[in-house]
Amino acid sequence: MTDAAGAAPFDRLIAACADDWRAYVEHPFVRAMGDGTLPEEAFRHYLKQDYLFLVHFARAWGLAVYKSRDILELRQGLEILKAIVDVEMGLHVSWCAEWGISETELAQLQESRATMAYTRYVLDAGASGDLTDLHVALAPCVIGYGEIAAWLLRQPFLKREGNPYMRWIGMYAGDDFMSAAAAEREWLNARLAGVTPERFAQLARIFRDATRLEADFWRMGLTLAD
Ligand SMILES: Cc1ncc(C[n+]2csc(CCO)c2C)c(N)n1
Repeated sequence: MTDAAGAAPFDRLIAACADDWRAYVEHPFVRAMGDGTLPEEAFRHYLKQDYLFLVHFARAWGLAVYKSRDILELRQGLEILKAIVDVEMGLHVSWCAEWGISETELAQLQESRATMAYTRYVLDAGASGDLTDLHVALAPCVIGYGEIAAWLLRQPFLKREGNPYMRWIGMYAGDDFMSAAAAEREWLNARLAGVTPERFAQLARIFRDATRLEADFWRMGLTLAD
């Protein structure tokens, strides 16, 4: 789906904050996973905070259920919420275990300020807006990670052999995440088609804010910030 200018509405959201989007997708944390130089301590810090992120991310899909206006929206939100709670959280816990992080440790984590800022921003965008505001706030997460994995796979500096982060990259480049990202893109393109310039500007602000907060999340991992 394209607009008069020939670009799909979601691509216009990215174009409206191209520098911030690039800073997120091509972040030094991402590059260091790609060439295998990311310190394991940084990745562990990221994994721990990402567990807390996922808890709030699940709440955001619960909010999407609440904000639904018809049974289709309700079902969409519920399915994603169930997938996160029943599948992804479990995967994340076993991923953490492989990196030496126990469930007890996860249960006692202190939330970093970057995690708090990002997750509460998304929840507030959804609480004070409608379902479209919420989806736009979630888009850098849902769509961004697939873009990041795909970008890494194209880079000449990517270290494929003996890179401890290769599985992480492969997971997000895999069919499950890629098709979830594609479905989200489609949903957003349909929702954004034909919105007024004022409404588009509002949504572009939310998208930019969330993108910047994703980049801060990477930085938090790199600097071990609490
Ligand atoms: C900070 C942070 N941002 C994005 C993701 C990626 N992510 C989390 S859940 C999900 C799928 C949604 O259905 C995706 C792509 C992450 N793990 N951590």
